[in-house]
Parts: sequence; C-alpha cells; structure tokens
Amino acid sequence: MSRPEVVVHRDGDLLAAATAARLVTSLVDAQTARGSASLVLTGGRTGIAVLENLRDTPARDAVDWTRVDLYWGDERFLPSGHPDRNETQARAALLDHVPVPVSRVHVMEPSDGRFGDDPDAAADAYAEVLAAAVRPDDHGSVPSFDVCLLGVGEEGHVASIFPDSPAVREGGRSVVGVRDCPKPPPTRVSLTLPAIRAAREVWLMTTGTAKADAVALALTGTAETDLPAAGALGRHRTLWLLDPTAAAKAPSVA
Ligand SMILES: O=C1O[C@H](COP(=O)(O)O)[C@@H](O)[C@H](O)[C@H]1O
Repeated sequence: MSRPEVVVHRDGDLLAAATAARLVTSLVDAQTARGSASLVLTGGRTGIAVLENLRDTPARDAVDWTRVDLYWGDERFLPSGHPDRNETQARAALLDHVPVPVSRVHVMEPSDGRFGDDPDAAADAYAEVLAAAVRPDDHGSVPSFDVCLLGVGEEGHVASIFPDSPAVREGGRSVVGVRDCPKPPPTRVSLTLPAIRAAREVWLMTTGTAKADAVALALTGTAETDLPAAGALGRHRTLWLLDPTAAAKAPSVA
C-alpha cells in the first residue's frame, strides 16, 4: 500500500477544478496503458463539485468516454431518481453530459429496484457486478480501479463506512448493506475498505474547518476502526486533496 501524500489547494473551488484536471490526465493515461479506464465515484459536496468541473472543462473531451467504467463507492439506499442518491447527483453533474455507454455505468440498486428495500441483497448484487469485471491481472474479487474518489466525513467516514461500525470491520465482502448510519439517510450500500484498497489510486477530497480533525487523525496513524479514512489507501498512490482549512491540523502541512 502507498503512503499518503497531501496536496493543499488555495480554496475549494480551485481544489475541484484541479482535481477535475487531474482526473482527465489519469483517465487518459489509463486508457493509453490498458485500453479502458475505471473510476469509482463518490457523493458529497466536493465529489459532486469535481464532476461539475469535469463537465465544464473542454479538456473532458480528451477522455474517450465510451471506454470508461464508472462505479460508486457508496450509495444512499433511496428510490431511483431520488435527489439525494449519489447516482442522481452524478448524472446531473456529469454523466448526462458525456457519451458514456449505459453498460459502463455500474449503479448500486435503488430501494425500489430488483431487491426492494433489502440493502444486503443490493450489496450482494453489486459485489457480483464487481467480480464480473475482474480482469486476469487483477488480484481478488474486485477490479483494480484506476482511481477511487472519496469524500471524508467530519467523523472520518469514507464511502458509507462509519467509525466503529460493522462495515469498518468487514474483512471478507467487497460490498455491504449499511444500516443505522449517523448521517442521513440511515440505510446505504457501500464498498468495504478491502475493496477500496484494490484501487491503484485513492484520492480523498475534502474542505472546511469541520474536517480538520478527521484529516489530522487519519494522517497520524489512527486505527481505521475509529477513523475509516485512515484505512483508505491506494495500491500505488494515496492522495489527500485539501483546502487550507481542512489541512490546518495535518502534521505534514500545518
Ligand atoms: O453521505 C456522504 O457523505 C460523504 C462526505 O460528504 P461531504 O459532503 O462531507 O463531502 C461522501 O463521501 C459519501 O459518498 C456520501 O454518501
């Protein structure tokens, strides 16, 4: 696993724009090296702002969107089209504006989908989607995602893996149903930390004073059971993309 690197941008707007530019380069590089690119999307304010910036930059056309596989790190388990679903927000921010094939947009099931209101069945189905996408040179039961984008919660959650929860202790499954989340909505579906750690690169993006303690704790070796963001590492690269307020207490940049 890689050691975390920290990049601090002047403010949240610049962070979102710079991360969108970074994504263009990474997706183009992955397509050049392997023929297609795989990207794990996140919900949350910063994650959606990055997608909006990607939509609005002319450089987005450097990416061949017909050869990008899109996954989600987590989903709020709500009916299809609900405005709070991460999928709904990502479609409005980017996916409705680029020619990515429907077959490459790998959504997590909604609560009115094939499995009704059973998040565990939705999680198992998503694990099968991931397993089916594994290539011969991947290791394990999920693809080696080129980039996994993650937001970070004030208490250090990533995807929908919250501190001291069954999800953060999951060592076997790649996707889990999550109940009783402290942040609404209470029911979600999430990749687990082992699935996130299959990614070549993990980018954790966050802004604001409220995130400063979580960022500092993650970068000073706190146990992942207490602070899940500490366990979100990429195989080749782990990048923390911050604004100055979120970085204010981080050891290497304070
Ligand atoms: O609920 C969620 O929140 C986190 C963080 O969101 P933010 O607005 O504080 O950046 C996000 O990473 C996760 O995907 C989402 O479901």
